[in-house]
Amino acid sequence: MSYIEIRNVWQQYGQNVVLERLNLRVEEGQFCTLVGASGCGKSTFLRLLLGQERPSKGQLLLQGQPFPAEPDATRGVVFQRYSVFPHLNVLDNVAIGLELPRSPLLGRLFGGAKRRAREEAAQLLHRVGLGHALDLYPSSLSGGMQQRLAIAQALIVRPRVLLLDEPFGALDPGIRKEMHALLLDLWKDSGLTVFMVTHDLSEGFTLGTRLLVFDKVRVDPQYPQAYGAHITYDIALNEARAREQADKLASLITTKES
Ligand SMILES: Nc1ncnc2c1ncn2[C@@H]1O[C@H](COP(=O)(O)OP(=O)(O)OP(=O)(O)O)[C@@H](O)[C@H]1O
Repeated sequence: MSYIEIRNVWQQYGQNVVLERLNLRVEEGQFCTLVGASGCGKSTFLRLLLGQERPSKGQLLLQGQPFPAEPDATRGVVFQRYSVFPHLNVLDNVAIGLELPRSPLLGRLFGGAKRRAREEAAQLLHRVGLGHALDLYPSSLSGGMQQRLAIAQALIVRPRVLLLDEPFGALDPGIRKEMHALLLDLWKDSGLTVFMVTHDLSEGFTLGTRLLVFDKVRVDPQYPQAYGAHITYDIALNEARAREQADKLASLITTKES
């Protein structure tokens, strides 16, 4: 059984078929980069994985079970545009991810529980290079810093799957490189399974252990919305890195079981 299995998924809005015949098996710890023409349904696919939408047809399975139908802590998400809370400082932006689920009524923790949540958040913020900025507000952060914050927000709840929709699309090339290194380090440490949409093919090739190309194969010029895209190429990449990660995860599972 694969970690994630996509079985004959279709997504259609009214008469507009966006995705069709999508079939995919992904093992735990793989880093999938998604590329394809603008409008061919890559973000739609991420929304299906996130649970923001349900497919018109087909199934998405996580370890053999249907994906949770609502966004939850199994999946973290980072968008291109900064999704952080402007009225909270950096530390609170991340700590709130722990406070909300642990105190659904008040949305706040107190005493020792609050201190522990803030310590955990501060540790992660150090890890993503924002240890010096805990008290700052998002408006005073650069684009790269805001995306570091968005990544910390996504990771604080320890998701199993990380979804990234062009997370570095708005950043300068130098900062992008730094973010690539950070993302790869986080991925190696965490064993996360990653799906990342990018318009930058070289980014897709550099980061992924698997490149998935979305494309429309069937086209009716009279009725362009009749057919959807599916995965036309599935290319294994950076195989040494992929193998290392797979071995690491396998040994973690063996240690847990023994
Ligand atoms: N909720 C919706 N209702 C109706 N149509 C939608 C909805 N969401 C997406 N679409 C349509 O689905 C198609 C695919 O959009 P999507 O954003 O998934 O493509 P994409 O490959 O991510 O594009 P881009 O690379 O430009 O971000 C578009 O034609 C869009 O208009």
